[in-house]
Amino acid sequence: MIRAEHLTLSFRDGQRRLPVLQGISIHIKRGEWVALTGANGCGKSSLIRTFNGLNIPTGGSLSAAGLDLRSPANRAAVKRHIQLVFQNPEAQTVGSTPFEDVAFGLENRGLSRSVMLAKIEDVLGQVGLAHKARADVSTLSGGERQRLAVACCLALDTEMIIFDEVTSMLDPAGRRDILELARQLWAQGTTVLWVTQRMEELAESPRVAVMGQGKMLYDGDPRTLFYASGLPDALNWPAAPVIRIGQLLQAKGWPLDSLPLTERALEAAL
Ligand SMILES: Nc1ncnc2c1ncn2[C@@H]1O[C@H](COP(=O)(O)OP(=O)(O)OP(=O)(O)O)[C@@H](O)[C@H]1O
Repeated sequence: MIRAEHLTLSFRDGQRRLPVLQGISIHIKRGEWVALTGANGCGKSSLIRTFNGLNIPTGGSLSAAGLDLRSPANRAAVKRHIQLVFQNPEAQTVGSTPFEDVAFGLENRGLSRSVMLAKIEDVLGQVGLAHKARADVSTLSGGERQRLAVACCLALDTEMIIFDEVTSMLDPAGRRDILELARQLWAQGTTVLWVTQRMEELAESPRVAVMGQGKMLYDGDPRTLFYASGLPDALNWPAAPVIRIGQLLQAKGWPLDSLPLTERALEAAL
């Protein structure tokens, strides 16, 4: 779905060029769930915007959804296949109601009115917003707006959704809702890139990519990352409670492959 090789990106900063991505290589297969993390300003947003055709790479190669993104036409075309959902999706909302918002994306598809109505009803139902189809979008909560953004992706049959720190401003129930929705879509075949700073979300992801200062520092499974790589300490990450307990078990000699990453795994282990 994504194949980046030695990808570089720089922005103009007065007379100088600011290097933001410095030789990123990553392959994401169709149907994968990958979590992406890294300190503020390390280049995560720049990378995902490049995947979505919004930034023009300055070097290396990048193909997304089978399209070579060095071509301007492909950078426009890729948005149909890969969509972003933001922390604050206000900027993404164009309609005054959820119904209108989803309809807007479908307008140029040449669908008959009845097919379009059925599609809108279906995708709003999938994200739990059927009852708010005609509500004023300004009355939706942050979590509901994110789910509306996901409904718009579903209406367009998006193959990959990149969630950009969507849980960072939500309460625990809202976090659980959007995470569950993303997991459901993943189970149905959508490729997911989940950008987050939350340790528990990294620990529960099958694959974790860690960026630092425009480079990829780690790309692999979370158990090795948290218990064997030494990177979390080097980056001064606060350990999630489950990982802290796992580290105590590790010190007592528990083998790496039995150390817990989730609360459920910890309960089972104890
Ligand atoms: N359009 C732009 N023009 C100039 N500099 C930019 C632009 N976009 C990003 N930058 C710079 O690129 C660097 C990486 O920013 P980016 O937003 O990609 O990081 P990030 O890891 O997503 O950060 P955060 O977690 O705070 O969102 C920063 O120094 C930022 O100021």
